[in-house]
Amino acid sequence: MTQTLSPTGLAFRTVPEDRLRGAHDLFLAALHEKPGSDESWDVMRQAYVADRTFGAFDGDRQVGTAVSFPADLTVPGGEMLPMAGVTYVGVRTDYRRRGALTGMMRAQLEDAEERGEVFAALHASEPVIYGRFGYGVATIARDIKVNSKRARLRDDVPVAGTVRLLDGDEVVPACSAAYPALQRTRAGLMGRSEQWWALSYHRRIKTDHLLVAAHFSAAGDIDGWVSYKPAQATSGDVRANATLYVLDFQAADQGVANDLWRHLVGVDLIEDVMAYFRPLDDPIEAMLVDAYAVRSESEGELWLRVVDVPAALAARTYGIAEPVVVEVVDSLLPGNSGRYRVSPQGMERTTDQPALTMAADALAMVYLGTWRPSVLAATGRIAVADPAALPAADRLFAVDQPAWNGSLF
Ligand SMILES: CC(=O)SCCNC(=O)CCNC(=O)[C@H](O)C(C)(C)COP(=O)(O)OP(=O)(O)OC[C@H]1O[C@@H](n2cnc3c(N)ncnc32)[C@H](O)[C@@H]1OP(=O)(O)O
Repeated sequence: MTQTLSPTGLAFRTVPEDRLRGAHDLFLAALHEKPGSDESWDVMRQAYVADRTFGAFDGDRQVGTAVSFPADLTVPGGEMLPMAGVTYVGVRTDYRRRGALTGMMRAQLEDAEERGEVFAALHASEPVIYGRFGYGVATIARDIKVNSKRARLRDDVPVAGTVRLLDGDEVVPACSAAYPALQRTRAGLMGRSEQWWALSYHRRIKTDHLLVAAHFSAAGDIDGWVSYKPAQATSGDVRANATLYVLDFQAADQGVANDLWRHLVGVDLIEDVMAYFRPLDDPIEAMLVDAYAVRSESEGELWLRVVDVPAALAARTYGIAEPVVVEVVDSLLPGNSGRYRVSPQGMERTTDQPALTMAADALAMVYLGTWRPSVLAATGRIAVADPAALPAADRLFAVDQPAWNGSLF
């Protein structure tokens, strides 16, 4: 248990096992939800890994909570590095804007550093919260709405395999066994623990009528799936306006994705298919006879915090370009501050003058290739001592496919 005190007298320490349910209810209250039932806590407690929940305390009263769990993140080039998945963050309404979150974030990041985790990552409820702690938007996703009545796949979209609905008790064993091979396919994807599957699938299959359609290759292996939930229009009339909400869409390659989209837009008595958080390069418009059946908007998906800058920069691959010296300034985790020469051969620390200087949040934005350094420089997030280095930095950090996280947590 670590304990630090804030100027406002709040203390920050890990929450003991017997107070985790209270911590979870505090989080629910922060989202304006009522306390969980005994039954829901039996499921939710699996999200709480021992010694990974930090609380803000006023004396003995817990007033804030922040959870993390161990996972790993695929970086450009395919290596997977340890990551703290941050979730269930909330502060009591009567204790807000007194540094409760700030203290918990500091304690949590120091904890991740001590555990040897290279990243922390989260999905943010509001974009204004986490930048100050060195998190940056590291993947951008598209929310795609397809009008099923207008949508028909072009005849020349190839067929790669077959799609079959899985029985409820087949889903977790089959999909969790198939997922690790998929995680290698794109930067930004993360490992899914047993707890992740329990919370995201077991619970929803039982209580939410979640359906899972799996894709089988010619060899009979599962190489992708979609999970979805039909929601009837409020009238209850099956002919009116039902929407298919797609909660998870994984595919080993575009051939598999073609078949899964064909399945989704082919479900009858559906007005719209609403697929949240698809990769930016999902080519659905190119697959349809009527591309205007699609409406989409993009939004920030994964917020990344580089906890161990040398390890992160050393692990990813880089494009072909002249070396660039980058200075990172990290006031929260000062061990990261320093100068790094980045080249196609990798990264080395240096004392040379930097061409570019960036804070931790800007590094997170360029690290997975989502934002070009020249764009962040032009918009004031990166300081430039040598403008000639910008095209080289763009090529070094570029990736072939847009990074994508694809897992809700
Ligand atoms: C990963 C996830 O779980 S996402 C879910 C996050 N949780 C929620 O959205 C639940 C509802 N909100 C909350 O519980 C709280 O408002 C929190 C957790 C977002 C913020 O907690 P607080 O203890 O109030 O934050 P804290 O006092 O440490 O604020 C630090 C700074 O961030 C700013 N800040 C914090 N939250 C917000 C916000 N929602 N909007 C604008 N500014 C904010 C504060 O003004 C403060 O700025 P300053 O340093 O310039 O004074």
